[in-house]
Amino acid sequence: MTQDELKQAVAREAIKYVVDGEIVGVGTGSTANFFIDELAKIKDSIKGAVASSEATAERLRGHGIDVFELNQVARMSVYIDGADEITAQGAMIKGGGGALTREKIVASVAEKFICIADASKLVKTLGKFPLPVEVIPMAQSAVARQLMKLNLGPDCEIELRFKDGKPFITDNGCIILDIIGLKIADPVALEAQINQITGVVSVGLFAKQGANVCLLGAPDGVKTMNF
Ligand SMILES: O=C(CO)[C@H](O)[C@H](O)COP(=O)(O)O
Repeated sequence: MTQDELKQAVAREAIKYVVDGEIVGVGTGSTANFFIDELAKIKDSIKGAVASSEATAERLRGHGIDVFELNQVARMSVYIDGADEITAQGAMIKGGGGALTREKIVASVAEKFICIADASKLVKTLGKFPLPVEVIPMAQSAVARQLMKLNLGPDCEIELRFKDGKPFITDNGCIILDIIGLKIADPVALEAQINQITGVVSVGLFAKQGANVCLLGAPDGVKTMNF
């Protein structure tokens, strides 16, 4: 099976978690896109969706699914999204697509975070994938200096994210600093430390509030991990 077929398999499985008549929170990325395509098949049984990025909102609307502003929504049963890395305890690195802040906000309103991922995303220790930090542009250097002071390890480097030769700008008008070369021993503690730096909007560590369920796609089938 290809990686895309594994992503499609978990996306199909995730439909079981969607509650009839409700609004579903939808993540960002290639796995989330497969989920949106599956959601389109049952669009008449849901009220609509809240999107975690402009790209997701556009794909949902393209399928004729109603997109609600989060401010219009008081509760959501589920938020369904991919991850860049996930541990056997449900802690994740997210934000490879740069949507970490909106993902965290929408996930915080949902009762359950259902992570959908192919088996390559399951890791013992988070940090091989660069950890994204969304930052207010004027604070780029100040935040980078504060991150370096955290002594994150001898191999740690901080890089401004670029796209098409220009600094990547998020849907919130901010920049991303990627922390490379981490081995994250205590994800909850690191998430709290980075959140406290002035100028940081959010960090792509989802540890204090990690996944509740992970649907992990492997060639021998989809495994369900409950946390
Ligand atoms: O956090 C994300 C986007 O900001 C994605 O969920 C994460 O990057 C995984 O993406 P993909 O499903 O394409 O592997």
